Amino acid sequence: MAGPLTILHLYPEQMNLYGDRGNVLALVQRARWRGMTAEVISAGVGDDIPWDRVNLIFMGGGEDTHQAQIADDFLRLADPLIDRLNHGVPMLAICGAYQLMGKRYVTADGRQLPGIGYFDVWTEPGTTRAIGDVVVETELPIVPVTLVGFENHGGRTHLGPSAQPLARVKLGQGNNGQDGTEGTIRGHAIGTYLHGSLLPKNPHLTDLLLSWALNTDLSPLDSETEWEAHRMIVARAQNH
Ligand SMILES: NC(=O)CC[C@H](N)C(=O)O
Repeated sequence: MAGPLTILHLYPEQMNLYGDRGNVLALVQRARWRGMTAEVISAGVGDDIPWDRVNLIFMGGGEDTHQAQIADDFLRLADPLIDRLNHGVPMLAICGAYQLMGKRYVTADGRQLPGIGYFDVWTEPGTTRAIGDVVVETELPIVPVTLVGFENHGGRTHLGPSAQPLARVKLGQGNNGQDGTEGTIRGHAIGTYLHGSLLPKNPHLTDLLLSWALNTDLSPLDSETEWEAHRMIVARAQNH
């Protein structure tokens, strides 16, 4: 049997907005429902990380002040983290984490935080916050191609020449409200503005991350409740 699943949850204390921790719960639960062992390693500022045990990495969003608290420590992790990503370990980085996976993030008050530069993206402040339900269509190998979530960010993210968008915006703002892109993907690392929590109502994305982490096809699960939530967000967004 595949597994165990060992998720590294980075900075859960500072980086956990709008239910982001629910992504970790969804990953663990869908692995356990399939009879696998699942473990979560939480790592904060200054902690040692057993990188060779980790097969999936998660980091959630955060307010500017919290991003500033962890940005230097995140740089400390850059080399081993990028090494794992280059070996195909999947990562989901939401909002504030997505911004710090890029080259730089300029906060609302003009402070420049360095990113680890794994994604060829950079983020600068907008004049308003982008807030609301989001519906996008991704080119990831999942059916349906729809992803749903909730965004709340001041930053506007721009894709550099080597960055591939995660998805095209159908409803909402996405990366910058202008070029129609949402998030980015490099290898098995996904950066996205979608909170929500994202994974509980996008079970196809959850299973894609699990299959990458465990390097195996997964047995199907009854996900009717999850799809009901997914469809509800699509309907609500269309009515706005
Ligand atoms: N939701 C978030 O993670 C916010 C990220 C960042 N502080 C911004 O406002 O753009």
